[in-house]
Amino acid sequence: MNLTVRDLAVARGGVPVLEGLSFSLAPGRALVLRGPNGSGKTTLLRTIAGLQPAFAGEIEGAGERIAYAAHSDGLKSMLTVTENLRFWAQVFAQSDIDPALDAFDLRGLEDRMAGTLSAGQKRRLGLARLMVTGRPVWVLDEPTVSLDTASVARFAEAVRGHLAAGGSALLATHIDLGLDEAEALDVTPFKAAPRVSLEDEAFL
Ligand SMILES: Nc1ncnc2c1ncn2[C@@H]1O[C@H](COP(=O)(O)OP(=O)(O)OP(=O)(O)O)[C@@H](O)[C@H]1O
Repeated sequence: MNLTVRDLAVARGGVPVLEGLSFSLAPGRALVLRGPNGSGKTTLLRTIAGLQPAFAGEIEGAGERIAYAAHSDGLKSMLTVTENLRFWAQVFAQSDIDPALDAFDLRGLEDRMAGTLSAGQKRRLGLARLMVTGRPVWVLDEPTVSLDTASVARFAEAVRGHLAAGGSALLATHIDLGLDEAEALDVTPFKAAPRVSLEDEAFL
């Protein structure tokens, strides 16, 4: 099933930041949102993840099919790495956390409290959570922030594995992950043509 967006408008503080968006994301594919700071990528991803209502338009194939990751949300700082992953696996009725530990190089950190991890390690744990959700559509907001080069490569590999298994991914990132299966969507908001005053025209 595709994730399909039709004529979608998303808003922050009641003001639309992006309008007229339409796309369809098929299993096995990734879509990378490109746009400058403040263009509305986070707002779009939050809307598709169901964290805020759409301002207008339709979203199909989302809801329970989405696993959303942004920053270190959902980390339980007083639980260990293993306990965090087991907790989420239980929430999503999954059991095997080993592939997630391996994919995000969390071996050796299993018994550390999540709250004591470094920024990049926390990010790896947050991303590892995706793998224990069993959900087909990964929605990722700047997933590589705080990650070193090796971790970015591991993350790209995890996304590739997810796509190869029939999953899909929608992500906002400024980094080229080298995903052959990825397409890009430019979400630069429509900018009105600059207004030229009569005084300005005298200088044209
Ligand atoms: N709580 C808020 N109330 C009003 N406007 C907001 C609020 N939060 C964000 N905005 C504005 O909404 C617009 C879209 O923000 P958003 O975070 O979606 O952009 P982004 O493309 O993800 O940016 P970045 O690349 O910097 O992360 C920005 O102009 C931002 O300043």
